[in-house]
Amino acid sequence: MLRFLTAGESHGPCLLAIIEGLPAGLPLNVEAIDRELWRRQQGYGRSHRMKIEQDRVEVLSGVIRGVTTGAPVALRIENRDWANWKEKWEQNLLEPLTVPRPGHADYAGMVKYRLLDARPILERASARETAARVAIGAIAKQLLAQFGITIGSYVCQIGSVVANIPPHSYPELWKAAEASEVRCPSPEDSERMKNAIDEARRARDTLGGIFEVQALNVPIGLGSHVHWDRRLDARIAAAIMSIQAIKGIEIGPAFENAGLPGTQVHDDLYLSENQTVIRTTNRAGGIEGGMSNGNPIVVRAAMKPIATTGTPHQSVDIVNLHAATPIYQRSDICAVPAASVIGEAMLAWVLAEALVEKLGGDSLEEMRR
Ligand SMILES: Cc1cc2nc3c(=O)[nH]c(=O)nc-3n(C[C@H](O)[C@H](O)[C@H](O)COP(=O)(O)O)c2cc1C
Ligand SMILES: C=C(O[C@@H]1CC(C(=O)O)=C[C@@H](OP(=O)(O)O)[C@H]1O)C(=O)O
Repeated sequence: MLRFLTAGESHGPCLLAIIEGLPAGLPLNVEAIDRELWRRQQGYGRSHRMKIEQDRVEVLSGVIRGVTTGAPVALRIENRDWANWKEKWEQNLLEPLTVPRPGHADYAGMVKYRLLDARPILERASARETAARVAIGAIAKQLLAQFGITIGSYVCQIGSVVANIPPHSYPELWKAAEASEVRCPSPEDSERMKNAIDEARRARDTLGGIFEVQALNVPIGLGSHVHWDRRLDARIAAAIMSIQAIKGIEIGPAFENAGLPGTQVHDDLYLSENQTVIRTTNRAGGIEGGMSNGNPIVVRAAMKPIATTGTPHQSVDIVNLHAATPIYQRSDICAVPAASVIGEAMLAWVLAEALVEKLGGDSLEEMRR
């Protein structure tokens, strides 16, 4: 069984992760983990914080001479911003945040944990934590790659700008997305998206959007139809929805399918010349009956606009009980491109978990067998 835990505050010293259940004998490429961390930090519309951080992973255990041993793998990522907060934290110089930001975790967290300061809540609710998840996902990707499974993503929509995705193969679309500052494979739409982000910045507002993640070469039969919590689509949905600000998910074009008759939706099966079963469409998004069906797994996710807006929302001072507006320090305008990289990490994790379950074994060699 594969599992992980993360720890760490957004403005504390570091993020930590422990992965348990990785097979022994997996060669780990640390530079490739750092490359994924770098990808998560890109994207037009992020705040000054991304200029402060330069995420790098330290692998602290479970790997000897570059190869996993089967022991827990511990990871650490430094928060460079800690240097700017250390003294304020240690000498108790931070004013309490008593006015919760609508859309963030502040209000529900303050009430739940009986706090008169939102800081302890925002420190852990923050998507800074996803740096740890992307490092974990990078390791899951390396395990999947041993079995030929690859994962990529791109952004389909930012604010009201909907991209016209060119009819190319996924690897080509992924390559085009890497070259775009908003991770959109259409260069014209990338410019429109950047303009929309600039406009939101000028209006002291924020934007959300939609991204799509795909997994290729997934064998038939990951997940299972037999019980609710073994269904692959359910597990992917939970993992993607666990990303901060993700509020909707579909497998394939599910919401479009809902409005069409069945004859136009379900992917017909054909016998190829060499007697294998093939399909020419993938409207199911690669999953039927809670199991991978051999087609690319296609996951689409909706991200709400960033909660911290330069134009203040109406709120309440929880301590002094009067109408008030939250303090604005800094914030991302749009983080959909980063979220699409985090989506890749979470999809990689769920597929790695399901692959380890299906193949069993304590080492890569046994998994291969
Ligand atoms: C990559 C990324 C960056 C984010 N940056 C910000 C930000 O700068 N300001 C903000 O208010 N919310 C930001 N968010 C969203 C909040 O973390 C999120 O809305 C909050 O934790 C509440 O959780 P919920 O939206 O899932 O309910 C970001 C989310 C992601 C995935
Ligand atoms: C630090 C990251 O994202 C942060 C996520 C975040 C939030 O509220 O979720 C708020 C911002 O942090 P700060 O308040 O320090 O500017 C983002 O920069 C990161 O992605 O590494």
